[in-house]
Amino acid sequence: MSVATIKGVPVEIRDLGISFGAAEIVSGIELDVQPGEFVCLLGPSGCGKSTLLSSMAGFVDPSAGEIFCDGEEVRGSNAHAGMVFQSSEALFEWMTVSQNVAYGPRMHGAGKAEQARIAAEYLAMVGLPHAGGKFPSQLSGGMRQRVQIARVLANQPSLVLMDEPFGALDAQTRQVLQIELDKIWRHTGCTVVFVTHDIDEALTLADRVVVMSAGPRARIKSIYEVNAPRPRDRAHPDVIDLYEQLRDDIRAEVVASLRNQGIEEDQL
Ligand SMILES: Nc1ncnc2c1ncn2[C@@H]1O[C@H](COP(=O)(O)OP(=O)(O)OP(=O)(O)O)[C@@H](O)[C@H]1O
Repeated sequence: MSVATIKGVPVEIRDLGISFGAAEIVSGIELDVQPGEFVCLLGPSGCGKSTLLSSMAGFVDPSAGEIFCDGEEVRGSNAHAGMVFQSSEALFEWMTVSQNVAYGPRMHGAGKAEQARIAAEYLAMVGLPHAGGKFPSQLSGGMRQRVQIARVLANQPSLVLMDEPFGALDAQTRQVLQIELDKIWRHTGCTVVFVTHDIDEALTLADRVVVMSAGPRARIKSIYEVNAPRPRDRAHPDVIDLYEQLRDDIRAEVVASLRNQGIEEDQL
């Protein structure tokens, strides 16, 4: 892999609250993400994981508290951040794969030769060295997600925000992409915050797993350090132990979330 390394930035979240109208989605969020760290966010559906991630990108304004990225308060779009979404609909269907990947550098003034070099470099990094001339519609779901990741990384973000990027993929493709993402992250050095519903995925990727409580007014409930060596072996005793703790922790929040919606546990 001949990709340039990126210096990951720290993120500090202080007493963050986010409301949409009268609905208080998250409240009192305190989180420090270290430079180059890989943090996974887990929690019941609808608790506000995507909202919290979007606030780090500057797409959603806090109603209380602050977010600092590399020491600067995030106000409006966060120039350090790149965002990868679950759906690869974000790709430009009318552009080739290479043009998609080189889009950011082109917008920043890269010439044709530089665009071609960048596209080739990042497509090789995500395992698609021969797909540059194709259009997104000619690719499988897994390949489209690889292109989305390459397009974001081609901008050399020092903070990569990933919102269930593998959530729509089949189990095998998902596992392959997790292993590749782990390698890419270790190689580039960027800070990653990754939203997922999948405990196995979090334990494959994260340095720390952050569990959010049920909403409304969701908070950070618990934080787990994953110290097992990389690449992670799911049969490692620490991973098995953490899996069980996380499963019980999240289950309690899912039940609380359903109760908050008027559904009792014996109805589940
Ligand atoms: N732009 C918006 N305007 C109003 N409400 C919103 C907006 N975005 C999100 N919400 C609400 O905020 C709450 C949290 O949504 P969010 O998507 O952040 O949760 P999540 O934990 O990521 O959910 P999931 O795990 O199901 O993807 C939900 O009740 C959602 O309806």
